[in-house]
Amino acid sequence: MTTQVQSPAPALTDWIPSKQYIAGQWRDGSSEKTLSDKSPFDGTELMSIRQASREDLDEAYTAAAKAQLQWAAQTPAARRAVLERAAEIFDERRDEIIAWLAAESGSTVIKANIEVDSARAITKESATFPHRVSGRILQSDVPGKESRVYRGPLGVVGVISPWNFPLHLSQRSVAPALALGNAVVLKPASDTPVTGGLMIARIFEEAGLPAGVLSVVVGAGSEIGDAFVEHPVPSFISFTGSTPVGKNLGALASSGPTLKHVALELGGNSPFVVLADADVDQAVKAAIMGKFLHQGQICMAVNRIIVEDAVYDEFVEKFVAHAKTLKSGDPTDPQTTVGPIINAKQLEGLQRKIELAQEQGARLVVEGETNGQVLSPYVFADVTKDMELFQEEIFGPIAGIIRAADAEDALALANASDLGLASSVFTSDLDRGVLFARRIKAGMTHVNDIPVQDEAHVAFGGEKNSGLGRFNGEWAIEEFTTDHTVTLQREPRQYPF
Ligand SMILES: NC(=O)C1=CN([C@@H]2O[C@H](COP(=O)(O)OP(=O)(O)OC[C@H]3O[C@@H](n4cnc5c(N)ncnc54)[C@H](O)[C@@H]3O)[C@@H](O)[C@H]2O)C=CC1
Ligand SMILES: O=C(O)c1ccc(O)c(O)c1
Repeated sequence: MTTQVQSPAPALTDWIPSKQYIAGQWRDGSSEKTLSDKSPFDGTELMSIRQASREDLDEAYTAAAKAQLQWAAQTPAARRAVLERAAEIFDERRDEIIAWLAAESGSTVIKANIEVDSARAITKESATFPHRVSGRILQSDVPGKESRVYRGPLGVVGVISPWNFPLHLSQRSVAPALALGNAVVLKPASDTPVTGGLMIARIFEEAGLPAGVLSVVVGAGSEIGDAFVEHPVPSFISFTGSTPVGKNLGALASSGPTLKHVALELGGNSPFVVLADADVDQAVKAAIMGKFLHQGQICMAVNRIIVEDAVYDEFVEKFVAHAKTLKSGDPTDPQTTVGPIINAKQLEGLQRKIELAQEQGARLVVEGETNGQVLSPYVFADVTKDMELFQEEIFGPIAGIIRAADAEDALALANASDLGLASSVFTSDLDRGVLFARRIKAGMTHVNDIPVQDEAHVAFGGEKNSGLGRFNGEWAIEEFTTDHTVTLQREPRQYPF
């Protein structure tokens, strides 16, 4: 179901307070700093909020530790009911959520609908988790002993999310963690405090989640970031964001005063391989969608289009023709494919990438333009693996097309990155496609489809510097619970001394 953005968009503030959500209370943060939450498309101020301080963060974690005990003790049915109600609220407030995603994150109508569907799906999937957790009873070689392995919640989970799919990338950690009996403190990205956090707080508050089980602290990564990880309460940190920040956070989680588990979902550099026997027309359509959805600001986005020589010229010609038809501009216009870049810093970085690609000799075949925060598509052909456009994550509406001599060369090019999140391969021979896919060093490879894929019951995650751990389904149950082995000695055990 695709929901259009109402015009004018529904009132954006009568549902969500311009406050922190700490220990069940909506209140101002106590930092000196105030965050002005603005639309990336036209700069309209959507909300102004006093940022959270380290003291606010401590209050959130302390309340979470206390509330978690009662929450974990609730029956699975009681926890399932809260998650089911939250999913219903996604349906009831769909228009408002879509409007907020368009206004705050520059999401087009197409992308906002995909995101709401994804966040709702992981909420529904998480509602099944309370009844899916099981332990094990094991026989022992010690006479009279029985060994039991109980699987239960971790305790308090800290979640840090990025600005690109803010609602879903928070919810895919928050919902499983809550469903499995944990409490959560969530820090959204500063560009998306509402869709990345406060909206989720409001949904769970309405769904009946007990006070303190979820807190949302809106604060600068520079002010509370390290403290968020080092605080003694959380036993697990789920981070989604850039590889540099993620690797630093992972180091902090193991070097700080108390050791913590981490789940790191980091950067991507997705290869999109088109083999000589591919359906080129279908491959072009997929490459366009996988490259330009959300202006390319997706960790799974097509980053390197690697085309076997035999079909290279045909692919370039058809890709260029399709790219030129894309509409850039107002994300609330249903016809818009390419909306605004999230902030000036990201836009400047993309403009630098364009300059560097030309300096390094890539052939410009579609020349876009900058209009405010909107960057219309740029396409470069004849990209080589020594170019920055090949080596680095683009995270914008810039496409690079690389020629491969043959299938083996295409595979080598696909694996020529320290990142390994998502990937695609197009071929008319499905068995060949699966064999090729399994030789790509990545967490996920899609045969004859875009690399931007995420189903709530299917493992999601990366290899190499794209992260640690997996999300969704059974993999989320594993991530957000832990084992406690208990043995039972039914008769006195004899010891040698
Ligand atoms: N693998 C995945 O599933 C995803 C990866 N990403 C990656 O994230 C990047 C873009 O998102 P951004 O928000 O710009 O990434 P970022 O790494 O700058 O920020 C991500 C989050 O970390 C917070 N943060 C920043 N410094 C911190 C610190 N010192 N301590 C604690 N938290 C800190 C930010 O406030 C934000 O909430 C891209 O590299 C993209 O590939 C984005 C979405 C999903
Ligand atoms: O990393 C991302 O950008 C991203 C986007 C959408 C998803 O469903 C997801 O799991 C990750």
